[in-house]
Amino acid sequence: MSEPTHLRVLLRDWLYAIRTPAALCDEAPEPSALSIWDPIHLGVDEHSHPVRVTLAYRNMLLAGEPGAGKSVGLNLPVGHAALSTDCDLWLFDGKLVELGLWRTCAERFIGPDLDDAITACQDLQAEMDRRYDLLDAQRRRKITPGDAAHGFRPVVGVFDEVAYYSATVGTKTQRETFSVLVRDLVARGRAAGIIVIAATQRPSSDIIPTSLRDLFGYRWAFRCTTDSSSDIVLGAGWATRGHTAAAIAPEDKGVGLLLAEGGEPRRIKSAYLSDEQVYALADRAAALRAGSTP
Ligand SMILES: Nc1ncnc2c1ncn2[C@@H]1O[C@H](COP(=O)(O)OP(=O)(O)OP(=O)(O)O)[C@@H](O)[C@H]1O
Repeated sequence: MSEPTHLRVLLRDWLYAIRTPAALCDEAPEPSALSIWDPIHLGVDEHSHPVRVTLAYRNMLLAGEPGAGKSVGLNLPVGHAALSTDCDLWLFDGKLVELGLWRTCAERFIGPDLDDAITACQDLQAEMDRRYDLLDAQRRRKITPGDAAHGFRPVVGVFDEVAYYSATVGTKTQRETFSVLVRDLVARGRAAGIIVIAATQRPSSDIIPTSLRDLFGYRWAFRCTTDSSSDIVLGAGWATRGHTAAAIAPEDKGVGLLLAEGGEPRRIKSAYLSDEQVYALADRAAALRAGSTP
């Protein structure tokens, strides 16, 4: 899709959500889905420039102290994925209410049961291996947009809050099994079209070990309490170079540092969607996925 066309579609879809139903009836916008291969709007940088990232072949980590704005930030890639009828959405939410708003758009919705989460991760892992076998047989390295027609749809797996499954509930063995599965999905999933988005309010080394953190191409640190917890999200050494999420004021909700592969952390303010807007988007996405628009 060309840039102007893409922008028009993106704007129309997001604007659709923030208009009243009456205005929508008046304007009757042409319904259209997004694509997971298109850039995702996250917010604006310090110069008010839009910040967009492409999730295909990437994973995203969001972390920060409670109330810093992770859930609002998480709704942006989840919303884009939900509106993208060329991908599947697998949602893991121990609290049920964070990602629950998108439940009607999800192929799989996993609640607080750790065994369910493990089973879903195993299913995703099996799907990943199946895709690699097929890619190998076709002498190819990765799935591409054209593969959707052959059943290779990207799968976006979203975990909120990942520490709930990896460090809070269940037995030690179950938690370790879950952690190993998630690590494998993050490490090997990208070329097979498995995209992992994980959020946590516990930016500590036991929840985000360096070897796992380094597998996330996008790391989004919302306000953290210390330089070291900010470094756990972004990578060692960024705080001493002046990039620390501990410097974000507590009242700056939705402000975070975004590290995209190869760059420096950028201070950005996430776009904001109210619950009402999220529900409107989720309804629209569910209808698009069902083949009809509201
Ligand atoms: N981009 C934003 N613009 C304006 N307000 C925001 C923004 N992001 C977050 N907020 C405000 O901050 C509050 C907390 O945000 P959010 O629920 O996303 O935090 P959180 O980090 O997910 O918290 P928790 O870890 O406790 O779930 C929101 O209810 C909202 O009022």
